[in-house]
Amino acid sequence: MSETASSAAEPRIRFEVETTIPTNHGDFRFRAYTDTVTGDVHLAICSGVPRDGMLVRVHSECLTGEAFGSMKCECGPQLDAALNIIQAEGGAVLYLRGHEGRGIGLLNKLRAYRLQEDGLDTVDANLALGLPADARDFIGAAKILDDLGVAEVRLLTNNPLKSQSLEEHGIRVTARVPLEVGRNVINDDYLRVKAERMGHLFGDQSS
Ligand SMILES: Nc1nc2c(ncn2[C@@H]2O[C@H](COP(=O)(O)OP(=O)(O)OP(=O)(O)O)[C@@H](O)[C@H]2O)c(=O)[nH]1
Ligand SMILES: [Zn+2]
Repeated sequence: MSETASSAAEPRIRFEVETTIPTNHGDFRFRAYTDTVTGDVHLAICSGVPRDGMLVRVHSECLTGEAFGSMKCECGPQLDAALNIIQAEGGAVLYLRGHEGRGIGLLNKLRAYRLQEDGLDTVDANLALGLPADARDFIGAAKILDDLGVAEVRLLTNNPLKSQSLEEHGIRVTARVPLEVGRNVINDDYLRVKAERMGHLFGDQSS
């Protein structure tokens, strides 16, 4: 695990600083990394000593869901639940900036929300903007795990493609642990579309 900021031949992520932050979910070590390609600052929010087999949540930034309690998605409740579980069990939340709106950014996500007001679903709204339904990559997350000395994880997600993407970048995902929280009357349809069009697994499909 890097212990000092380094400027050696630039790898994809650069460790910057580590500090403890007490939160409503308990104390965590926050480790900050700069993505040297995008400039985004990602966080590894760690409880306990990182180790192979630990529980990991790879979480995409969602300002509307996490800071403002938007009911259009379930990101806020998922982040809260992940922090609680990882505080209890040990592990890490990798909080990926630059993943806002599945990688299209805040402004385009709000444009997509505007189109959703006219009846487009979460996939078609992105496509109507000329953008991919999902523009994220998970190489930064894999490189942060490398830095933590972790090659094998149990992943908290409902999205099997996230496990697949980590595996493609050299991280072994030994189990997918469902994270089904935050369903409400407003996002029920949105979650159905994620299951039908984006491969997310909920409820009975989950096992
Ligand atoms: N473009 C777009 N992005 C959205 C929308 N709703 C949520 N998001 C973004 O989606 C990202 C989270 O992705 P999700 O598809 O909800 O879930 P996931 O990360 O693939 O899978 P889980 O690990 O199960 O949470 C966050 O960055 C949100 O800002 C939407 O309607 N349109
Ligand atoms: Zn969200």
